[in-house]
Amino acid sequence: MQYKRILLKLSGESLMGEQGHGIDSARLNDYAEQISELVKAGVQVAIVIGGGNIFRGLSGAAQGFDRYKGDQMGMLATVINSLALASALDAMGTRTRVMTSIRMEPVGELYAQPKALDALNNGEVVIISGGTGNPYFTTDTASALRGIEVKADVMLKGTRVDGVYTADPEKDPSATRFDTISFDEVYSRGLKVMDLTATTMCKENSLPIMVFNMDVKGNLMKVMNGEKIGTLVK
Ligand SMILES: Nc1ncnc2c1ncn2[C@@H]1O[C@H](COP(=O)(O)OP(=O)(O)OP(=O)(O)O)[C@@H](O)[C@H]1O
Ligand SMILES: O=c1ccn([C@@H]2O[C@H](COP(=O)(O)O)[C@@H](O)[C@H]2O)c(=O)[nH]1
Repeated sequence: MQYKRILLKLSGESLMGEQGHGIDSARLNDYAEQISELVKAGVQVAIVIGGGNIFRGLSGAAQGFDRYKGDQMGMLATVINSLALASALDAMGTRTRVMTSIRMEPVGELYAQPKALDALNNGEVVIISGGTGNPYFTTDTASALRGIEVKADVMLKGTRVDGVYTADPEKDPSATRFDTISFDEVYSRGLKVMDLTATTMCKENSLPIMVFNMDVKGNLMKVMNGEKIGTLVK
């Protein structure tokens, strides 16, 4: 395994699978199986999940919602996804701890870095929900922040495309994929790997990002084994 401790960012949108909304149990179980495999191999896993399958503040604002409240709704959506993932992992016998960036015991315990580190060292999967706890951010930024705080070796962005391309591959079929790319080139080419706040936090704190397709079974283990899938940003 090329990394001992990882921050895994999972896409909320991917959790809807083929359904078009909500949580697809087949996709959820597939993610839980891939994560459990890593835990069995001794990898320490912290996770941040998006909420795009349920609600995004920006889309809400476009429909007339107040942005602040809409963002809070989005953060709550990530808590729902986190509980679903914890439930799937628990059912497989993989121990989890759900932490929340906004106080809401008994749904989860309030996130604090020392508690997360203890749990990781005890072999528990730490799912950090509720984004950063602040509106006007995204779960990519929450992942960067928590990845830095828990001293992860890498941030693995598991998404629905298989890496960083010269242009959005969902819009431009002629786009080509990078195996590796520097943070500076991401900026100079204006690539939308993650939002700029998240990218800048990773650059300034030397946290490399691996972007890969999490929706293909077995890919998480392949990334950990150093197989050449995805794009490493460093
Ligand atoms: N240069 C690029 N290379 C790769 N993907 C790109 C690029 N530009 C835009 N994208 C888009 O970025 C998307 C993935 O990132 P994004 O953070 O938006 O979604 P996500 O991973 O599904 O997260 P969430 O649902 O949690 O917000 C891809 O689906 C892809 O269409
Ligand atoms: O720190 C944060 C993280 C997220 N939000 C809100 O939640 C939704 C869902 O997160 P995604 O990253 O888009 O999956 C996001 O659109 C924001 O509305 C937040 O406010 N603060």
